[in-house]
Amino acid sequence: MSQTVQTNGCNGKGKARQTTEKEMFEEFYDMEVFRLGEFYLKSGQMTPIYIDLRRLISKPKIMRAVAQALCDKIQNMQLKFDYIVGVPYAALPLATLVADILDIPMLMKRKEAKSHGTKQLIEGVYSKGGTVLLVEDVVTWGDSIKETAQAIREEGLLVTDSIAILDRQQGAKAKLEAINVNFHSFLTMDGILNGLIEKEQITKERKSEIVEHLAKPFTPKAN
Ligand SMILES: O=P(O)(O)OC[C@H]1O[C@H](OP(=O)(O)OP(=O)(O)O)[C@H](O)[C@@H]1O
Repeated sequence: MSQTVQTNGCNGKGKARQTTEKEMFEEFYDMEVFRLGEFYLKSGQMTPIYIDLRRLISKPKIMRAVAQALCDKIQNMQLKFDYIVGVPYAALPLATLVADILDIPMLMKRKEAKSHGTKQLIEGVYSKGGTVLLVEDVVTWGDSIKETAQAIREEGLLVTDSIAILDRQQGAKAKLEAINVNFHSFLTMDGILNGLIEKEQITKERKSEIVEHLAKPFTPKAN
């Protein structure tokens, strides 16, 4: 049932030049997406760098270019899937654009089922046995993707791949592979920190300190 996405440049309008990691970094840098300081993640972990990708919703053209870049990567990897699901909630606008560009149906997974209406946790029209591609904005521990994949699998759907704009490189890839979900990302924390060195926002020594901090053992708080 699953189809390989086969479009010409993903947008059906001819093969356009694909956005590079450096170009995306530059756009995000100009948008002040990279915040240095003391921030706390969903897990409760303190981080000296916060990647504020929520700012993308204020820049529709850039959001669209980011979605296109993910589509190009999806096409280059020849991923096979029947539905797209954004990991709630921040990734929903991005997933919607990806679904639109690829012309693939979208499903929506709620964080909590409603007690009224259809009471469904997964919204949209689907056939059991179909394959879902998960779309995420930023991934830290991978718990949000894992939770979403599990809920989708409980509905009789399959999840083989997930894709995010950014991997904070804190162990999500291995964690997701352990539950048979391949994980792909466009940007990595390493690439961002190198970009911030080039911009003279941090030194090489500060990069090492940040990497060391993020690699420290940490037990995420229970959801
Ligand atoms: O890999 P993880 O450790 O799970 O962390 C990443 C998740 O954290 C953020 O969402 P958040 O939980 O803040 O919720 P929101 O999307 O509803 O804002 C982000 O948008 C990811 O979904």
